Amino acid sequence: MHPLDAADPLAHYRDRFVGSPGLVAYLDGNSLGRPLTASIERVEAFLREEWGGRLIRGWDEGWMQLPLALGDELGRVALGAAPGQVAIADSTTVSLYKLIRAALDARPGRTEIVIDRDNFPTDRYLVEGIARDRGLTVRWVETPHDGGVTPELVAPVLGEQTALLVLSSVAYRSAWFADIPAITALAHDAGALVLWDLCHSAGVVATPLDDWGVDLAVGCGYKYLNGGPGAPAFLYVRSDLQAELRQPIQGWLGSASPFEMGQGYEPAPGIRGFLSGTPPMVGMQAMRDMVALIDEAGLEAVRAKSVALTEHAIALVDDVLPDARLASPRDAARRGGHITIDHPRFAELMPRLWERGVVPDFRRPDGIRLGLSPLSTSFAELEAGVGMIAELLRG
Ligand SMILES: Cc1ncc(COP(=O)(O)O)c(C=O)c1O
Ligand SMILES: Nc1c(O)cccc1C(=O)C[C@H](N)C(=O)O
Repeated sequence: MHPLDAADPLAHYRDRFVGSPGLVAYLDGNSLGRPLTASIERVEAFLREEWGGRLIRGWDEGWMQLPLALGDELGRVALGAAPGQVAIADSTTVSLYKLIRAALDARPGRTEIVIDRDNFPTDRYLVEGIARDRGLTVRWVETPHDGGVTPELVAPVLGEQTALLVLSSVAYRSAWFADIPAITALAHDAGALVLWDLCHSAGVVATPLDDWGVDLAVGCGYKYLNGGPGAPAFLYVRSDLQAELRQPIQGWLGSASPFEMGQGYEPAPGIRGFLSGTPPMVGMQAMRDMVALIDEAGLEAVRAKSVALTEHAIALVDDVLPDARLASPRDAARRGGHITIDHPRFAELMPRLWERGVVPDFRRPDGIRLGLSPLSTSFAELEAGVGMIAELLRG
């Protein structure tokens, strides 16, 4: 056993994940987390006993509560959110759309939305589309290739016209971990709201949302929360904003009394008013197991291992890939759970890495992204993966 794995108090959790035949190194847990074996059993039991056994009665027997119950659990375990502020329902994209629109309506008369140039495409495209529809201006924060949003970069683009900032906690490419409390405070000083995209931090980096005064947040369910491909996302709306904000997809399941089937939409009070249509029950099952596993291991321990993994990854790159350029922060405090390294030959390497069972991600123009999900990734696996990249580059 690799000495770092032998010394790792979380190493044994790796056995709880489903094995993949022929896999040498899975280095993409921040794009799609691996399934837990417990989830196979849970999904099967759900199909047999709850769906098959209870049929439509299931909605009255707990399903209707699951988006908020699991949201509360996720909030407690990973987001520092008190109950009643997190719901699990739509995709990240749809959740972002709902909260961007709701936030803009809460700042009438203001004409600008702020977003950074390297934010994930869905965030940028949504902001551009909504700005176009409403005649608003997009103000861009220009971020460095190996960094991300800082208070210094954000401050000059804020002003009395700023309605909303849409930013990522951890940048999907560089892994830059933003100073969320400082940037949120800056936005509030300008009278604006902030929406944080937590896709690349949820389940791996603590973001105590209540303590940091965050207004709004969304995040993926299928990355470090291991909900499976297409699992629903979560959204967070701070409790004191819930009555003021109106989300635009006025579906019946976000209404105050769906089964009255009445005329006219009246939102349900609280976070339930941010739901729209029927919540995806099967899609939420696997995430329940991962939230429970993070709770068991403790988010602090998960983050400690994540830092150890990314530190080791950087040391390995420095050692065996001297021609590659690190496009992520060297300061662990400003880094999320992955690193990106750039090299002009990385694009051509990708198919050969996959053939050999080494599965990182490729991010344009020439970056290999190593996503290191702490409970399912070993140090030995990381070394094997980086070693294979070095070997193929030499060949
Ligand atoms: C930062 C970030 N935001 C949003 C998304 C998009 O989410 P979805 O495709 O689930 O709507 C992703 C990944 O796909 C992401 O990495
Ligand atoms: N959601 C994805 C998909 O449907 C296919 C392939 C990749 C993804 C991803 O999640 C990409 C990921 N958000 C990223 O940061 O690159």
